[in-house]
This record gives sequence, C-alpha cells and structure tokens, in this order.
Amino acid sequence: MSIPPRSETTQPDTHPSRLRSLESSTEITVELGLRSYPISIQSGATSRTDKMGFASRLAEAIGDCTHVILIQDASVAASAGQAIIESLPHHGVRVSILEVASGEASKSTDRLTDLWGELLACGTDRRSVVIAVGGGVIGDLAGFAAATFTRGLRFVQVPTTLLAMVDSSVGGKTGINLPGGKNMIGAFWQPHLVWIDTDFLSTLPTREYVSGLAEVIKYGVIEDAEFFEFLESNIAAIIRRDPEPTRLAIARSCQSKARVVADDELETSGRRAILNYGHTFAHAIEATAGYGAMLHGEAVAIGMQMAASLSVDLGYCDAGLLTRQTALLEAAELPRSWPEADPAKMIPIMARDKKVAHGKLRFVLPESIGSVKLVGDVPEENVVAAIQAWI
Ligand SMILES: NC(=O)c1ccc[n+]([C@@H]2O[C@H](COP(=O)([O-])OP(=O)(O)OC[C@H]3O[C@@H](n4cnc5c(N)ncnc54)[C@H](O)[C@@H]3O)[C@@H](O)[C@H]2O)c1
Ligand SMILES: O=C(O)C(=O)C[C@@H](O)[C@H](O)[C@H](O)COP(=O)(O)O
Ligand SMILES: [Zn+2]
Repeated sequence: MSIPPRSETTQPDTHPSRLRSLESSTEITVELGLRSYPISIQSGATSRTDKMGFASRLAEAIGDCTHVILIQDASVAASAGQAIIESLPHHGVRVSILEVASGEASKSTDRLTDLWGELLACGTDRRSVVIAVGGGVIGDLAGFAAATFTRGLRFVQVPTTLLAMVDSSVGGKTGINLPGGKNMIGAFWQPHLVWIDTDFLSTLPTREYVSGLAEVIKYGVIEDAEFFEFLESNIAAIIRRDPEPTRLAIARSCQSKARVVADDELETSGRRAILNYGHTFAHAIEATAGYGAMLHGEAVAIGMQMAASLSVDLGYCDAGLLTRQTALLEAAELPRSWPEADPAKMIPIMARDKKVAHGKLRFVLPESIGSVKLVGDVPEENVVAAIQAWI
C-alpha cells in the first residue's frame, strides 16, 4: 500500500523534508540548518544492535555521551522505558532514571520544579543527554526541563503515544500549563533525534490512540488534501492499527509537520500557526473542562468542528468541507461536540491564545481541504455561534 508523493504541480513543496524508505523503516529530516535532526520511524528496531537500532542512531545524532537521563512516563517504564535502557551501551554510559506520573497534571510548575531538583541531584552537567520516553505530556515537560536546565541540554524524543509520534515529538515546542492557559510557559527547543518505534503503540489504550487521530486528520485539512483522501479510504484499517496504513499515516503526518516547522520554526511568519487549526477552541475546552478531563486530541477534534463552522459562517469555505471533516472524525470515532461548552467561559480563555496579536484573536480557518488561512477581526457573535453549533 502506498500513497503517492505530493504532486509538485498542485502542491509546490518549497521546503521539502527528505523522506527515505528503507525496508520497514522510514527516515524524515526536519530541515533546520545546524539544528536539523532525523525522525526515525521503525517497527520493533529499538533493541537492534546493528546500525538500524536505537543505540546506533543515538550515537550518530548525539556524538559523545557519558550520562543519559531517561525521563519517562511511569506507565511505560516496564515496556518502552526498559527497551531503551537495555539498548544503551552497558559500558561508559551512566543512566539516571526519572519517573513522571501519567497525565496532563504533570505539565505543571510544581512538577517542573521537582524535575529540576532531580536533575541536579543525579549529577546532570551540560554534556548530559535527556531522553524523554512517553506521550506528549512527557515530551513537553522533559523538553522544557532540558531547554532550561543549565541553559540547555541535548535531548531526544522517544514518543510512545500516537499523538506524540505524529505531532508533539516533532518541532521543538516544549512547555507546561498554567491553570488559566495551556502551554503558557515554554520554549522552542529542538530535539537531536526523534525515535519512533510503532511497536510501542501495542499497549496504548484505544481512547488514547483515537485521540492521536485528531492531529493526523488535522494535517489533511491544513495542507495535504491527498492525505485527507487516503485517510477517508483507510480510516477503519488505521483504527484497527493495521501495520502498513498506520505506519504510512505516521510517516505522512511527520512529513507534514517537518515541512511546516522547516518553513517557520518559531511561528513568526504565520505559516507554523496552521498547526494550531482547531486549537484556539480546543485549549479553551481543555482549560474549562479541567486539564485531563478531556484528552487533547478529543478537544482538537471538537475545536476543528467549531473552526470549520466559523469558516462556513464567514464565507471562507463551503459547507461540503464541514461535511467531509465531520464524516472523517466520526469514522475515526472522535467526539464532534461538547454539551458543556460555554462561550462565556471559553472566550476569556481564548483571549490568551498565543496567536493573539495586538489584542485581537486570530483563527486558523479552512478554505478547502488541504488549505487554511489565518484570519483576524472575527466578530465575537460568530465565535459564539461556532461554539454553540457543537454543543
Ligand atoms: N509540543 C507539541 O507540539 C504538542 C503537540 C500536540 C500535543 N501536545 C501536548 O501533548 C499532550 C498530549 O499528549 P498525549 O496524547 O500523548 O498524552 P499523554 O502524554 O498524557 O499520554 C496519554 C496516556 O497514555 C499513557 N501512555 C503513553 N504511552 C503509552 C503506551 N505506549 N502504552 C500505554 N499507555 C501509554 C500515558 O501514561 C497517559 O496516561 C498535551 O499536553 C498536549 O498539549 C504538544
Ligand atoms: O507544533 C505546533 O506548532 C502546534 O501548534 C502543534 C499543536 O498540535 C500542539 O497542540 C501545540 O502544543 C500547541 O501549541 P500552542 O503554541 O498553541 O500552545
Ligand atoms: Zn495539538
């Protein structure tokens, strides 16, 4: 099974990220000049001792390394965490293991402060390397600890959820939440390597796996119409976690994210903001529901519905787009509405969105499948109507 490469005529690829297929592995490069790094997508290769294994890729990406700090989600300590530890050279590398409790609540100032103390206590110096093993929560938290401890440690992302494989491990956004806003404290800090072993997905609960599909579908809407069509035809197989379509969906998502990040690493030109499709609503849903009550991907699915409704309402796209997006989200078994959505609670939180410029909210709105634009000056009554459409 294969999806065709993006057609040059309809979708000029001005910053192509290299995609190489090697047997059952795929390698994508995030092109950022001196900060470029590989995303290695494998199936079951973590403990291989040859050049395809984790240890070889780590050595290639990092160079000298005598101290590794594994920051891992407690729920993958015995599986992915253990596989990474066993793959590391037994001599010459000291390994410190720091565990973080599962869940969004760990992306907090309290947990971060403790983590800084734990890094200090285990003798971390500026040549130490942080390896984050877990989902987006661990990647965001450990990445921010790496960005800030002694003004910056090299770090590696080993994502173990679908969402982290397709989105959060790539692109260098790291950070924690404040009670009043998602990811309000953070830094752009790129990893040196993203190591994706799809075998780690075998233990992931269905609800978490499905949550990751929201970000996968996002790429189709924002910049890859061919991928959206591929997902429409293959969503049932991807939900079953059939290896080939699942690996293709992960690779194509990473390719999309790598392309956008290479274009606008620090979200200054506006290009990277497209990755925030649905997120202005989603972050307000997560904050008002209470962090962790609604999964990030679930909130993104509902947020994409609200954004698409807003776009139809303002005349930027036709209703057909919303129909196709609704059908795909439904086929992916993602929520499309939230009965408790309250515009009066959500709008003040949305006002703190990181896309706000000169005090005005900006929304990523679809024009057609595969194309979105950043729109400012949206009347509040239309925003309220878009929220109310999905209660
Ligand atoms: N930095 C970015 O660019 C970016 C992008 C998207 C999302 N995010 C952030 O990512 C977070 C969501 O990430 P997530 O969905 O991975 O959630 P998560 O990290 O909370 O992981 C989800 C759950 O799955 C468990 N888990 C992880 N791997 C497992 C495995 N292999 N087997 C069994 N259980 C496993 C975890 O313990 C947790 O309970 C949010 O905080 C979101 O804001 C960041
Ligand atoms: O990488 C990006 O850029 C994204 O916006 C990806 C989003 O999926 C992700 O949820 C991100 O953490 C949101 O960032 P924020 O800047 O809106 O906090
Ligand atoms: Zn997201």
